[in-house]
Amino acid sequence: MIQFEHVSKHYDEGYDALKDVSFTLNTGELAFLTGHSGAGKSTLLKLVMLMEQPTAGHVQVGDQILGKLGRHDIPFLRRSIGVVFQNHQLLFDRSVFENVALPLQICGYSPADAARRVRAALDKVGLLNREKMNPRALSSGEQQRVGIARAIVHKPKVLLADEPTGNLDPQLSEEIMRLFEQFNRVGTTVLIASHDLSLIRSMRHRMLTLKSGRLIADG
Ligand SMILES: Nc1ncnc2c1ncn2[C@@H]1O[C@H](COP(=O)(O)OP(=O)(O)OP(=O)(O)O)[C@@H](O)[C@H]1O
Repeated sequence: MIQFEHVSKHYDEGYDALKDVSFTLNTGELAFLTGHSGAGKSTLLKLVMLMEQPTAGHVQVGDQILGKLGRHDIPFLRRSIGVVFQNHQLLFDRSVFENVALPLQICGYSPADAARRVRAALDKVGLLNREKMNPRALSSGEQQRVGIARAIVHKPKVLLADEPTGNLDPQLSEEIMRLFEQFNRVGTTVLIASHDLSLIRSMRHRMLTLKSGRLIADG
């Protein structure tokens, strides 16, 4: 569950990136977050990951009110969240397998347990036969799927994506969005920032629309 209660975010440089935003995304729900460039989509996702702090209001993820978390609680929060970025941020000096294994190494999984989970994640995104390859040798759609495998390998309760289809053609974009739907079907709460309106309208999910930092539509 993700809950925003009267959340505002003012950057020191003078921008009000979010203004009095309130909504609840229930456990197991999938929603798209849309709006023009600069509307505040990335800022909203950063508040959920605690990469930024709100200037006013409260953000809650599961039963955690983020403003009340101590420094030591933050790694635990981050482990319950998976994040997919537009430019997937893969490491090109490591194999596909090693890229997906990274979050598990950070969490201290044993190599055998990590290997089992990495293969399960690669299987879910249809890339099991690519594990030894360097991600540079993959197509951009495949690279994005490696990024998704890395985001879900630790079975997060919440999956966030920031313009995950930004560089992809319409067919690959739809395939990526269908993958998110699959994770949602097994109970993951999913929030996807995208300005690909024609694609997200066709998918008929809840749509949160930001305009200049305000939530102007929810439905
Ligand atoms: N670290 C920052 N410091 C100062 N201003 C920022 C910072 N990050 C974002 N902003 C400003 O906050 C506003 C919202 O930006 P944000 O990146 O959240 O929008 P967005 O909807 O994700 O845009 P895009 O679709 O272009 O990525 C913009 O005016 C932006 O310039």
